[in-house]
Amino acid sequence: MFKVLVSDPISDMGIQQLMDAPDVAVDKKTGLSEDELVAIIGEYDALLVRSQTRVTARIMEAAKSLKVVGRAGVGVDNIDLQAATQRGIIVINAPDGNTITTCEHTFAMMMALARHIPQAYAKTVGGTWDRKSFLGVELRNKVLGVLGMGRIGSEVAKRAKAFGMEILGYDPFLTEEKAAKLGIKLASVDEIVRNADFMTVHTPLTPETRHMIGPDQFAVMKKGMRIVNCARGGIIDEQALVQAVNEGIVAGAAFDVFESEPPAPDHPFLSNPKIIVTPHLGASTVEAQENVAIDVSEQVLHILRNEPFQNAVNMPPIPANVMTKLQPYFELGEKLGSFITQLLNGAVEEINISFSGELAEVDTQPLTRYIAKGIFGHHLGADQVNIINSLHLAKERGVNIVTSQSQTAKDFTNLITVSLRAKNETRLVAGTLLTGYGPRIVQIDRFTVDVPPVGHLVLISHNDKPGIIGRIGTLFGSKEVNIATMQVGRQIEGGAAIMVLSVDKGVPKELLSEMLELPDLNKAKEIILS
Ligand SMILES: NC(=O)C1=CN([C@@H]2O[C@H](COP(=O)(O)OP(=O)(O)OC[C@H]3O[C@@H](n4cnc5c(N)ncnc54)[C@H](O)[C@@H]3O)[C@@H](O)[C@H]2O)C=CC1
Ligand SMILES: O=C(O)CCC(=O)C(=O)O
Repeated sequence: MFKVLVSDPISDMGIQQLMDAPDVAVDKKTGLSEDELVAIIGEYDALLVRSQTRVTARIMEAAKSLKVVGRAGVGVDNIDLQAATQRGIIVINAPDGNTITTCEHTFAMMMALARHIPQAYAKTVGGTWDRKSFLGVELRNKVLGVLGMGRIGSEVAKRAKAFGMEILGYDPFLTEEKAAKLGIKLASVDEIVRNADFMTVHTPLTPETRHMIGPDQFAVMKKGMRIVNCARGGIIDEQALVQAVNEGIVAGAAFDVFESEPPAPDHPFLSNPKIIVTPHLGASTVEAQENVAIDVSEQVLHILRNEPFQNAVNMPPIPANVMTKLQPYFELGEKLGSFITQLLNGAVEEINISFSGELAEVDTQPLTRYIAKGIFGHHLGADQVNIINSLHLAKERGVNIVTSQSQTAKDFTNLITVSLRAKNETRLVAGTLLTGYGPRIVQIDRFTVDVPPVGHLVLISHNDKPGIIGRIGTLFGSKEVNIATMQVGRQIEGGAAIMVLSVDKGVPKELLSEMLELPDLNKAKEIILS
């Protein structure tokens, strides 16, 4: 008999199939502390949670029989995925079941903002008949900026069209063709910030999306914008938003999610009359809660019964024979994917991967999954992409992956070459595993280099002229950014060249902009590899 613990309020209808299963016993115990969970988790084979239970490494450690953690929803930020993977515990989510509900909540928030509904309600029930203070605006003919055109963002865009809005969308995987199909306009974050009347964010919270709307964006924002966040707290810088509201740049904001939940009683959103809030209710409808509970229960049953399953968000075990041959290349593959996706300008349309030398002798499919994980994980969030779902995510986004194998690997015993094609450019990176030295990037576009793929790198395109290295060194020194290593690659003397610096910490934005003012320096880009 499998034992399943449900530790958050999850729809009874949704988990009915688990309760009816003859080989499963379900216990519902909500509101447990970490200590209480640690004390009992050892007897369970599966744990079902929503977003309240924090499934920590300590809980996983005590979970000697646990095979699966099921998240009835999308975000798995309350689950320590690394600890789960280390212990071979599969984590699954239910990514589709609450899409429409969250999209509808976004609309409810947008309309409540446009017509001051919460404020007007509070005054009316307080006994004041005030019709003057609440002059609203129509949605019709307004520009809506959507940051993150995944499941929820796309549904919001569809509905906004029905309201007669013009939609500007941005997503690293949105091409002009896909945008045209959706009847929206592809735009940059900057264009959205400068032109939208309403803006809504639907991205995961990743190092790249954290504070993607912050002081720099508020400084150039169209005056009177209204902003909605029903995705994750922290995508919009909360302090900067409050300032922008107080300065009249932002006419109103509606937040369902917060950097820390629940927000502290003195959180500035809670006392600002132009900011309306809900307590993370995006997914809270009868239908969505049933959908996600049904989806997650179904997959949990499959896993317990050793049947094929879907929606795993962490790493599955890999057969031992495949592991032995390919495992040393996994890190290199993922890093190459992350590196090249950060280099590419525009939405990726095709991925070409070639495995050469001794890699031509094995089935490299698992390695392809790691490369795709690096490519998609950078934008979709490392916690959302794994080697089970990385190829599926590529397919879902219409990105073709072409792989090839070749016995010869130039001067190396093994070589992985990854190139990404976007509308206006194709970028390439190649890497090898050097015995005794570890992974190395050995080619970037047409230049030969020798760079360990780790930490903070700065890639600079410049003209091969005397003095440039000194000028860059001086500039980094003046900003107290230490250059650990420097690699220069060129094809001919005096021609185009690249420089790859590895630095000890993140590069301030102003340093990148100042660098671009140096003579003979054409482009500079920071690339972060964990
Ligand atoms: N408030 C709530 O109760 C709920 C919140 N959510 C949250 O909503 C968010 C979106 O969920 P889904 O649409 O289901 O996810 P999704 O994975 O389908 O879409 C997210 C999109 O964000 C894009 N993205 C990543 N980095 C970006 C960047 N820098 N700029 C622009 N776009 C970027 C990705 O390419 C992807 O297409 C997630 O954070 C999820 O956790 C989801 C359900 C309920
Ligand atoms: O379970 C909930 O209500 C939270 C939903 C959510 O934020 C998600 O699915 O990402």
